[in-house]
Amino acid sequence: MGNSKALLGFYITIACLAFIASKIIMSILLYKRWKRKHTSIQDIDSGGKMVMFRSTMTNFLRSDSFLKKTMKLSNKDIIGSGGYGTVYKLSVNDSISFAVKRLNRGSADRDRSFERELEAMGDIKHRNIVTLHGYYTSPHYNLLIYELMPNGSLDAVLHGKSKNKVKLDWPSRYKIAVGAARGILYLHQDCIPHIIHRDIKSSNILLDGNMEARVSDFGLAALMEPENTHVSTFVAGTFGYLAPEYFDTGKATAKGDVYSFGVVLLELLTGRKPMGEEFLEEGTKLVTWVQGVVQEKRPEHALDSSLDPYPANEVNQVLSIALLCLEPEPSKRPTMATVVKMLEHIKSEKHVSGSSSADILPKLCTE
Ligand SMILES: Nc1ncnc2c1ncn2[C@@H]1O[C@H](COP(=O)(O)OP(=O)(O)OP(=O)(O)O)[C@@H](O)[C@H]1O
Repeated sequence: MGNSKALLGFYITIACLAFIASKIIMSILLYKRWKRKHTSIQDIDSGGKMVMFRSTMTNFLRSDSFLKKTMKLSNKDIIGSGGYGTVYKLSVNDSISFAVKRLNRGSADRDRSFERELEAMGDIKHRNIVTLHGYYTSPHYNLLIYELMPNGSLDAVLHGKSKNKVKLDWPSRYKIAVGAARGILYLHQDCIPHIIHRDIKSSNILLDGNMEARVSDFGLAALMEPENTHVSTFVAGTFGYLAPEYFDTGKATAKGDVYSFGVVLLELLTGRKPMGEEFLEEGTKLVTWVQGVVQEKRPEHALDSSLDPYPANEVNQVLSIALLCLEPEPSKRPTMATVVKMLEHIKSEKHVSGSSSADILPKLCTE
């Protein structure tokens, strides 16, 4: 009896030791993995911490001099500002630059989940998404370090705020529409957990050196929620882009992103702002105005005159897709997967004999 008790005690001790050892090994492995993926540096002076995700862009950076450069950013480096803070250009050398977004709230009122969110955002890599390269947290403010998009935002290019204004012809607009749709689809479908952007708009669609669309600010609305509760009732989003149901429910959904994307498509087609002054004077907005013009069977009246000449077939199909995205009833809107298929089909159909967009649009929309 005494022997079996001692044996049981022995086994329990072994099991406990094995459990503790496995926990220690797991922690070491996780730390090693984290170290492989990140460079972290403490800023003694400000009590802040900078974390850079390792990549071909950041591998060669000397973290201490990069941190110094970041701390020296000033008003002359500002390239934009928005609801969450100010964006600065940080040039490391002639060929490498970053966009640094300073968030006005500091980490004093945040917990470790804020950093976990940022690390998850750093794992998101897609050709149509702006890469997050790192972050800096301190008690008074936080910095997000992004890939710099040399051609600025779609909003600036379309609505004339861009310094190096580029004329957007139809092929460029179509390419931006498809790229942005693929980026949003990636967030909705391929990210685990799935990400609802909540603030799709032309100023959050940035343009890289090849005028390829890159979706930015993903995950930021949730990150900036008071107490970061992830209950999607915080009013995020921008008037003119918000789906009608959002005003009743306050709930962010993937179909809400589809609606906002529909507004961006209208901006690409019409060259007008969602809440342009011309609409406000008449008590309307871009979406209602375009829907009215289409009902009156004169859609060409809505199109951007600077598009002329344009391939009417392609433009009409993109307009049809935009109107589907803007259906007031969320269940009637297509998913982003369907939107991407429909947009891609516009170009591919030329090579597919016997099918027309008239066939594909209704078919895809019933999915
Ligand atoms: N990665 C980037 N590369 C180049 N320019 C950028 C980058 N991120 C932001 N910008 C510029 O800074 C501007 C402000 O960006 P920000 O995301 O802070 O605000 P916003 O999208 O205009 O508005 P909101 O904060 O309400 O979403 C953008 O319109 C864009 O011109």
